[in-house]
Amino acid sequence: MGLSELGLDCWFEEHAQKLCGSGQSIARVVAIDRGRIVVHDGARELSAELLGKFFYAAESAARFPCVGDWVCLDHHGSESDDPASQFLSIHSILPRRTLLKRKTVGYDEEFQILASNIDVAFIVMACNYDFHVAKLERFLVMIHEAHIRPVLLFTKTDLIAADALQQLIDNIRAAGIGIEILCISNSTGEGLDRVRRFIEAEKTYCLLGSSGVGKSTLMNRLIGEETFATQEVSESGQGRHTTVRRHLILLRQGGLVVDMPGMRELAISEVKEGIEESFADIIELTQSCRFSNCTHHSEPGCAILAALKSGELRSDHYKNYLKIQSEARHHKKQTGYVEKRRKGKNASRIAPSKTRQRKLRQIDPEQEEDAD
Ligand SMILES: Nc1nc2c(ncn2[C@@H]2O[C@H](COP(=O)(O)OP(=O)(O)OP(=O)(O)O)[C@@H](O)[C@H]2O)c(=O)[nH]1
Ligand SMILES: [Zn+2]
Repeated sequence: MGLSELGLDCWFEEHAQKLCGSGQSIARVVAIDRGRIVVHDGARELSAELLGKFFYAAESAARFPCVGDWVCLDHHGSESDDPASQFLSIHSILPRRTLLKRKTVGYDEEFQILASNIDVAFIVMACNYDFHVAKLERFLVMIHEAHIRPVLLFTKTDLIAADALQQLIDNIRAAGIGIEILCISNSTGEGLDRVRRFIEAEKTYCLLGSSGVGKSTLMNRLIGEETFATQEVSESGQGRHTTVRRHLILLRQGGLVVDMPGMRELAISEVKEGIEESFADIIELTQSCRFSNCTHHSEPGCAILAALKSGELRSDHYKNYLKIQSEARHHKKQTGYVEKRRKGKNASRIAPSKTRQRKLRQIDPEQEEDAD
């Protein structure tokens, strides 16, 4: 196996040539486990340390390595040593092509970095209970914002009738969402072949979705062995949070997949671009309003009001747009506040061990925060 199977392409290679010095090597971060960074060098998994400079310099979680990152490694120890017995430290992180993040709950850090350099995000939803157009739109905003290609993956098709499933798909299309949709049952295996064919070698995928929708079961199916713990759920098919993981797995068929723990809530952060892409139909309509500063409440010649009246624009789609927009505005205000506080606080550059502990939690939030 080589680095290209892990997803290394010319783009990363060019950056690596600029960033990595002699004696350094490149590897991909495949997991973060209690502050220990697990990297893959194309031959095997190794453990690498984060040295002090990251803790002194890093003001934002985005400056720490995350799963999916390409990094330059320093090797400490004699050159003849086997890399497995050398001490490895992370020298630098290569620029990220994509970065998936969400707002954190609790800490004053604004973002939790989920993963980087993802090509395709599977939004995993159980079709028998988990699906709402509004929820799908939230995922779409977050994924578009990260410049990642979204694909909807309906699981548990064995638990609903075919026409009910078709109705869900019709609702998605009626809401103007053209996303690619794959339907599977982890129980009967139906549709899994299509997912396997969809996954290309050297590309990186992630599984996003609420707890219990079948992400780890799907992962097991793809890997072909029972690596992740899955848990029996209630008869309604609704799951509970079960697993803690976030490990980038190289499939035997080629392609890399990272499974995210369930996410109960999706906070909307800086999502301007994502909103524009997910609600392109609404943005386009607003451009036809007679007044450029139209508030779409009562103005004459308002294209939004007209489209709502004629049914061309669905009111739940529009309401969801307004809700996400107001959350984004609210978050922007909060971010400004956190920034100001941080600037005041950072007068001291000494990172005592407690701060270091807290920063470690930020790069490995599963230690403390139930990611769901
Ligand atoms: N009937 C049916 N059950 C499924 C399907 N996929 C998963 N399940 C069951 O749903 C439960 C939850 O599945 P998991 O794979 O653990 O769910 P998850 O999305 O990984 O959940 P978290 O680990 O909490 O993020 C398990 O009991 C699975 O056996 C499916 O396609 N059909
Ligand atoms: Zn208007």
